[in-house]
Amino acid sequence: MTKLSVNINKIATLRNARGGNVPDVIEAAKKIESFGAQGITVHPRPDERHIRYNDVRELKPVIKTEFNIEGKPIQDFMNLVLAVKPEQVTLVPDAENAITSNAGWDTLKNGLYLKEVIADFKSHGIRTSIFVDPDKKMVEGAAETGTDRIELYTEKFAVDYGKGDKNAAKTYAECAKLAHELGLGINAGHDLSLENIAFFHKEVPYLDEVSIGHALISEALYLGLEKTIHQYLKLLK
Ligand SMILES: CC(=O)[C@@H](O)[C@H](O)COP(=O)(O)O
Ligand SMILES: NCC(=O)COP(=O)(O)O
Repeated sequence: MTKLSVNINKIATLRNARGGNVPDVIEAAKKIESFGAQGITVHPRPDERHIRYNDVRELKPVIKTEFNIEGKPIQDFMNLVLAVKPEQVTLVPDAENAITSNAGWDTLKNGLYLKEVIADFKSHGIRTSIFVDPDKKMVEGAAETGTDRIELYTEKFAVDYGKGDKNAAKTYAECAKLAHELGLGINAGHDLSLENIAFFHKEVPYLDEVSIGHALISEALYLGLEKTIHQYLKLLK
């Protein structure tokens, strides 16, 4: 079974549009868990335009499943994660001024840096994951850092699948097999949706977890959160 971790950044983005506390991200996280999701993901960015650092602190005592914090390991982010101690931290090389995550790490160029950061998180008992493009060299570089897992960046898959490419998941499946051989756990995320998740799940082996936000919260506008989450859970069995 592949676990579903729901990224609640979009709920915070909606709240931030008005400056009050509607919708309430804490209540949303509780509901999402009660509907069966096996994890909550947040991605605090330095400008806090989506989820805020304080949301992350307030979510910790509320979350009963797995808490996954994603982000670029700048000092403020490191301090936050080490104070909150989630089950998992996912390192993402957020580019300046990008609307959302737009690339995985170059694990060869940044290998030594990632190794140090990962050792720090692991020494505090936090499972680590590194966001990577579906590139075998990047998977090999990730394994060298000592990380527990990788997260495969699935935007390219989503685009190719949307164009009808039957081989859209091929490189992802190859990278997952290699990662498994190298002893790494495998997560995946970005632009996964009710439309493409069944195909990805069928084609890519050893998938431990997917984190899904943008499409899932959008689909919930039509279907409701409970029904949307149940549909994902069915497709991830
Ligand atoms: C790491 C990743 O793939 C992102 O999808 C991200 O976590 C989404 O964050 P935003 O909702 O802030 O774009
Ligand atoms: N790690 C990916 C994630 O958390 C959600 O990405 P998206 O579904 O919002 O594109």
